[in-house]
Amino acid sequence: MNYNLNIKKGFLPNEKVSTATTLKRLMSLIGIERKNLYIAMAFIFLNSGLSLIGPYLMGHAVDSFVVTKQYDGLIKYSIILFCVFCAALVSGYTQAQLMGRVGQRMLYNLRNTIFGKLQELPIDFFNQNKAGDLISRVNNDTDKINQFFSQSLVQFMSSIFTMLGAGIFLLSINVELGLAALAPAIALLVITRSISPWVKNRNAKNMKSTGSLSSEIQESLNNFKVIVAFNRRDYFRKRFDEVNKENYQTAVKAGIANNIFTPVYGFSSNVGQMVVLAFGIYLIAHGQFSVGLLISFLAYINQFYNPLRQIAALWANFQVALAGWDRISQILQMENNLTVQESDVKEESCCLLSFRDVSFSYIPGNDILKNVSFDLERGKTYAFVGPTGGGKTTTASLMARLYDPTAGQIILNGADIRSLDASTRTAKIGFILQEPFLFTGTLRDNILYGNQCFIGLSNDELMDELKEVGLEGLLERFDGGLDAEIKSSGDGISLGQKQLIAFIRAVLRRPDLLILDEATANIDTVTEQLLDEILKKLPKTTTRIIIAHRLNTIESADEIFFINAGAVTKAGSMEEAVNLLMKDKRES
Ligand SMILES: Nc1ncnc2c1ncn2[C@@H]1O[C@H](COP(=O)(O)OP(=O)(O)OP(=O)(O)O)[C@@H](O)[C@H]1O
Repeated sequence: MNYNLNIKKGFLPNEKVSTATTLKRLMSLIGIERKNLYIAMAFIFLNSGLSLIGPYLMGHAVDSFVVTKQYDGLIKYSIILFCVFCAALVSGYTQAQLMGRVGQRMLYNLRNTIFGKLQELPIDFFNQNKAGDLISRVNNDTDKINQFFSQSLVQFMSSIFTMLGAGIFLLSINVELGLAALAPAIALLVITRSISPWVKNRNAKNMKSTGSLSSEIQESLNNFKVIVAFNRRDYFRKRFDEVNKENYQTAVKAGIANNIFTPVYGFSSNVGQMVVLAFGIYLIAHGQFSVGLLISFLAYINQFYNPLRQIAALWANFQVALAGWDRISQILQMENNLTVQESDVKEESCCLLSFRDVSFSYIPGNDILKNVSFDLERGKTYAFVGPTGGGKTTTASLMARLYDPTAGQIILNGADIRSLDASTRTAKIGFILQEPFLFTGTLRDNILYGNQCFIGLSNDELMDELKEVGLEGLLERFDGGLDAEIKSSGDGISLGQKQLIAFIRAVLRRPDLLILDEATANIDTVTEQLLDEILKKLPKTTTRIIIAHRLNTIESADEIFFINAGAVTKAGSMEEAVNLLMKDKRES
């Protein structure tokens, strides 16, 4: 399945999705903060209304009291105006507080949702997308949306309300003058509509290159030891410089696009004001307009065009947020294709696991396994051997349903593996990967990872459990025993020790099927014998699969399978397996 975010059809960065659709999707994430958003909107509305009353009152005061020299009403109007300003202050503060909270809550929800989605997606998704780019989407792109919601949206909404209100006042004072004042704004609307997709696209390109930059940093930091060992610092510096340069260039282009609104809006505001002033003076000269009304009118023109200038800057922020949201919704719309499916297979069998005509390919048309069939009985030990890249890990991954076969069926415990839910399936399988996964914490934390049923045990009780499966001897390889500190990167402990932790973790759960993929490649022979003893102590029904290149590791196997060129064949004895390997080497 195609999970590549950068080439997935229907999710291209420059794909046209209407602003209304994008906003609708975005609003669905506000969740419980929706109520606060509406309250904040009401305050924004109130605040804009209050700031609109001011000029009207002032114009009225000039015409009623100043022009007619009746100053007694002025004090009353001043008090009313002061109260209006105080109410505007309170509503302004409340709206900012509420919107700040909505923005933060939205960021929190958005990051949780996107991280939750990442947890749901299959391994194929992570094979096809770079971790650095995903991190950038979770961190950087969500923050762009938050910035818009918590900082810009308040100004955006209040600017729109103020503008609309001022527009209504302008038209109601004098229709002709009002229309003349609003004409440049209509031209602006058309311009904005036509250049917005271009602005959004430039921002999307910039975010994509920020993702590439993040991937580059992640890759070089992960491989720093190799970079130093091979003295390839210059090579990585050059690679970084290239991606950094691309990021710089896309940022400059996005900046140019974002800044285009401000001067254009400024220009049309000035034209609007000029038109009103000229036309207004003309009307006064012909006795069709009063000075007080012109003062109110000019104030409303300001109230109309100042927010419009602000919207110019905010509109750019809005396009950045929309571009970020597009990149995030690409992930949110991904579906895990490894769903639990109905199955009519229900059989009693001595086999724990069977492959029936299984084919598999990572890339369509390039089969790694072709029509493979074999059975694994309960309680037996199997060895998978074969040349590098022959398909051993792939076969084991299919057993743990890390991928689904492209054709055929895998039967686990008499049921199609696709019909088992994740917890039932994983409880039956212990998988030790070639590269063990560790996280920051103690040895105990790392052992209990995936063994939830032991979490409530004290260290002594856990030791008893470990003794029961013969694992306690392995703890001696760690200073501090169960409390030994482990770092996520595994720095500070050897590769062999990492493999021991993975071994303890997988064996402690006493799985029905234990898969060891090169799990002892870095372990000394004495410890390896100890591991052999532990494996023998596992319940009689546990089936073991050992994938190994070292032939001594597979000596104890009941049966050996040779995996290469899409086929899985029974090798019978160890001698036969060695012959097959030698033959394969000669042929290649
Ligand atoms: N994620 C992937 N995407 C595309 N091809 C892959 C992927 N993982 C493995 N392959 C390819 O599938 C083939 C089988 O790989 P696999 O890891 O199963 O071999 P293996 O026998 O376990 O090798 P080794 O002994 O080196 O561990 C190889 O040609 C490999 O390049």
